[in-house]
Amino acid sequence: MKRIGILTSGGDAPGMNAAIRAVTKTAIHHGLEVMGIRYGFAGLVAGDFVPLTAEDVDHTINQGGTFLYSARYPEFAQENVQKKGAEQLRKHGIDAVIVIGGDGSYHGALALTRLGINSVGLPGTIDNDIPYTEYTIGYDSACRTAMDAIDKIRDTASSHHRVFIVNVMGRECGDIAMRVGVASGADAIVVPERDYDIKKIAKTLKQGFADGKDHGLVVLAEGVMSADDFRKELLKYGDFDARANVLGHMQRGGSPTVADRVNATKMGNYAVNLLLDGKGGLAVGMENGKLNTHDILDLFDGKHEGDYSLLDVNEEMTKD
Ligand SMILES: Nc1ncnc2c1ncn2[C@@H]1O[C@H](COP(=O)(O)OP(=O)(O)OP(=O)(O)O)[C@@H](O)[C@H]1O
Ligand SMILES: O=P(O)(O)OC[C@H]1O[C@](O)(CO)[C@@H](O)[C@@H]1O
Ligand SMILES: [Mg+2]
Repeated sequence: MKRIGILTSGGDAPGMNAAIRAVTKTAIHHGLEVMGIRYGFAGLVAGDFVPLTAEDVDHTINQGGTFLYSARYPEFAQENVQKKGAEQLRKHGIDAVIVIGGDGSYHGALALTRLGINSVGLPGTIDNDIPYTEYTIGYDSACRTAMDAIDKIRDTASSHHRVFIVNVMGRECGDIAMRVGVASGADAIVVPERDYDIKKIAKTLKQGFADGKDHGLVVLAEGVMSADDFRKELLKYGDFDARANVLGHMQRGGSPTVADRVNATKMGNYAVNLLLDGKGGLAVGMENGKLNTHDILDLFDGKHEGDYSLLDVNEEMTKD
């Protein structure tokens, strides 16, 4: 193996640059050349490649987004398009690829491995929705950003004695909502993986105001319903002055947290070592703080298990 490629794909996530940096520096340390592939699988097929030096990745560890850019390119699910991608890699003398992205991007990494280009996936998504890993690159920063935003929302909620329903990202996964909900002292956390009782939530909020609390806060995962629909439902069970707020893409931006920088660095370094060992078709994850690998194929049948104890903790702190 002489030259490896690296790409970022799907939604961007803070810490992706730290992972690219670690891959680049580790590979160069081992005498490999690194080719950055811009715009995910779209750039792969188009041959949008840029050589990366150690100097190119200086001053990137603290930057949000991905300097290799990202793309959603559904065409890469087609076998003939995947073959074009593999041909581009061969043409440029690239023997192996590291794909930083979410579950969708892993399909692309597996397809390349099957076409003879060993590929390793790094979990790069704010959603924390990947099976067999407790952590994905960007999740910690997104939680931090959402928590900071909610702290501000709480100020205005308190001034006006309002209830805010704050919708956070995560697709079908409630991990951002659970962690941010606990960190923000939410009265209720609503996620797609668990049933919820809106009457009970309304009762909790009413009780809060009756006890002298000056605001109410519901953290709602986007996979459940829109914040505005939730607000309308809630108003059926209480006469609240309620506002719906969608945090949206701000959760994907900003400088990565310490955890995201460090974990992305460890994962990038690990991925290069896997390729050096001749391995491919693997996804890097983390379990009890330790890095692990699983066959990408196994991930497709697997289910991400969030830390649902957070919901129980929050529930146990509300008055019945
Ligand atoms: N079945 C598939 N086969 C090959 N490539 C795929 C497949 N599914 C997705 N991809 C590639 O991966 C890209 C990213 O997938 P997707 O949009 O699902 O995001 P993701 O990687 O899951 O990240 P996130 O969910 O954080 O945005 C797609 O645009 C496509 O290029
Ligand atoms: O980038 P887009 O297409 O707006 O996608 C938004 C989605 O991507 C994510 O930010 C990351 O998967 C989700 O949380 C969100 O639902
Ligand atoms: Mg995904």
